Amino acid sequence: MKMAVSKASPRDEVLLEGEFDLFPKDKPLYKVTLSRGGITYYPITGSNNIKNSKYLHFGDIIGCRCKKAKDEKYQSKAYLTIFLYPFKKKLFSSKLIRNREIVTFGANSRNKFEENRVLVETWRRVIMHLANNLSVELKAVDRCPVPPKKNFLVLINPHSGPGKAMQIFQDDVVPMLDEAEVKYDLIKTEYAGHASQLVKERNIYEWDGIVIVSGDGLIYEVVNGLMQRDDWQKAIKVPIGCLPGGSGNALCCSINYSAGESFKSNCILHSTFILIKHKVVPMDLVLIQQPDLPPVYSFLAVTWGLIADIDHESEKYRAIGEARFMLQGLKRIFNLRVYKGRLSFLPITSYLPKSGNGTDSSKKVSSKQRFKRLSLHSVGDSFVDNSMDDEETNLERRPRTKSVPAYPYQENSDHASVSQMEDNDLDNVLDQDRLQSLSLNVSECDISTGKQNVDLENSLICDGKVAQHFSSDVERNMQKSDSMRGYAESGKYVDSGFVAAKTSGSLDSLDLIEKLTATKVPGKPAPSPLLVPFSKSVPMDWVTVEEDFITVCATYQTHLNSDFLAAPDAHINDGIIHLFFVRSGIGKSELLKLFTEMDNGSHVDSTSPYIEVVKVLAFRLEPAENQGVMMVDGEKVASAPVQGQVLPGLARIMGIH
Ligand SMILES: Nc1ncnc2c1ncn2[C@@H]1O[C@H](COP(=O)(O)OP(=O)(O)OP(=O)(O)O)[C@@H](O)[C@H]1O
Repeated sequence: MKMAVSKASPRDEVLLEGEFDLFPKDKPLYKVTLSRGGITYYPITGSNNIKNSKYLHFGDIIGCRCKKAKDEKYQSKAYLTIFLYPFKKKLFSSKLIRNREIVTFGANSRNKFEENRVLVETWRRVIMHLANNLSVELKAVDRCPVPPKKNFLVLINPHSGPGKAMQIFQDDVVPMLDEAEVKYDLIKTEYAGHASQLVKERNIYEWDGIVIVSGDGLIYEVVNGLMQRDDWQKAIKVPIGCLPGGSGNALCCSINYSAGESFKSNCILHSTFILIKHKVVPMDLVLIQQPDLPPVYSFLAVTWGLIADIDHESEKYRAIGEARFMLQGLKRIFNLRVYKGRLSFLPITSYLPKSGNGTDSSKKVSSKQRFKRLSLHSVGDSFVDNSMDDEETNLERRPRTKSVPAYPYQENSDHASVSQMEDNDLDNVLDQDRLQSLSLNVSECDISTGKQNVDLENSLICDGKVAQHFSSDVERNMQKSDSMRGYAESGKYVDSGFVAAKTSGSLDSLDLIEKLTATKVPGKPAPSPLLVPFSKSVPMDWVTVEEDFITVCATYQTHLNSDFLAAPDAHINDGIIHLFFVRSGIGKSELLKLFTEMDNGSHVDSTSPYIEVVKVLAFRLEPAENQGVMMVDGEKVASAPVQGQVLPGLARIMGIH
């Protein structure tokens, strides 16, 4: 072994060099170079062999071991076995999926096994450090310590999905965890609510994270169990990892999607890979309230109408896995129900309902009449031409780019890095200076309408064009949004976390963040400064839509299952609730088209006047006559009014950004 001194770019800096053979052959010898980015090797014989060099990327490596030869002939030889999962093109497809590879180098340059073992052990330690994103100093490369081993609490719901979670874990996950030397304590849940009780009562801090092998139901239990602890502010920062054992596995799909890992092909392998290589990523939660019920914390979605029905009614087909959604979806589309209700929301930018293109004018007007923007002021009214619709709609769409975390992550994702973030992280969610000017006095809103949704004075219809009262606040927001849009397009602003708050004109950011962090009273739930009691009308700068709906879906993750890319431009910690609703009147063929578009997320670009997509910070949904099933994260809740507000970046998940 020779220590290298040459320096190139930081990733190319060579830390170790050596000559090894490549198992199972003992010839030729290979020149092997370990740089910060990966390992390069090529056969030493002949000329121009450097052209035939191969490269093992540390981003693909999950573990490595030192081994001794079984064969007497090679008793002095020490082996270095590297486990890696590089992307390969899937057979008969252009898709890239990870495949297991093992590369074993043999070291026999020293006379004694112990000497060769010490040599490959140095390599192993450096490889494990770099594969785990830990830093290695060139000067101290020989003294590189063994990196700490991760230790997880694994919770398995043996009944989730087709009932194979335990088998999946043992057959597919355990071998990879062994390769990566990840330790775990396994608990099989025995009843619904068991996981919730466990995380509420146990000392969860003895583990580096909680890994859930199930569908979204067990994740919901864990999140809510953590939030019920007296020390919820600390507990909710314990990283949660998830492996797909259920039928929907929405969070797994969303995490894999944001990490650029496959979820349609071999989701288990890719999710396990993320678990092993994870960085701790903040995740938005949404505080959900229903009248006379304790609050719950949602990580996925609130659904009502068609989507909720499909989820709920397909439970009986759980054994067929994800196909249950397609089957029930088709059944329900051909037996369409309409749901009366009132949907209110606090949009992140000024909101205009879609124009009535494609519908007859009477429909267009009556539909628009149901939209009201309740303004704080009646002065400065501006008439808004329909031609603005496209522009406004564009404000709501972000080009998809790689997500930039809202938090200054530590490179290392271990527990220590999480606790270091605690003091500052919520401060970092918002650029407080930028938000100082934003204002909403919630108490001002309470004086609002007296009656909800009948204040037609605030909304004028003129020749089929909507004239809305834009308060000076709202106008300011539009200007802000305009400048933000330029910023977004430049790529600097997009995904920088809590986008919503940055563009919102209606959030008292300081209040929100202070209230979220300042609740130190044991057992007290997280505050909800954007919400008012159900007995009161929603604040005045909320938008209310009173309609016959086909479905309403408020989601904060990209996927609701692997075939349902509900919010393509959502990010795990964007601080946004992505609201999607379909009005009644939509034809069955258009609805079918919508469902096929949901596979790739193109439904959000729909020009149909029946389909609306809007980004919000908070919402209230009041079903009329108690109709329709209401689902929170795939769990049925009371068919009653529901309201929610985003709690930006409150939880932690194991992801890769
Ligand atoms: N041992 C158990 N016996 C019965 N129910 C359980 C048990 N463990 C957990 N549960 C409950 O089972 C419900 C469904 O679990 P889960 O979400 O994991 O599976 P799923 O519904 O098949 O998956 P998905 O949500 O992806 O469709 C959850 O509400 C959970 O509380």
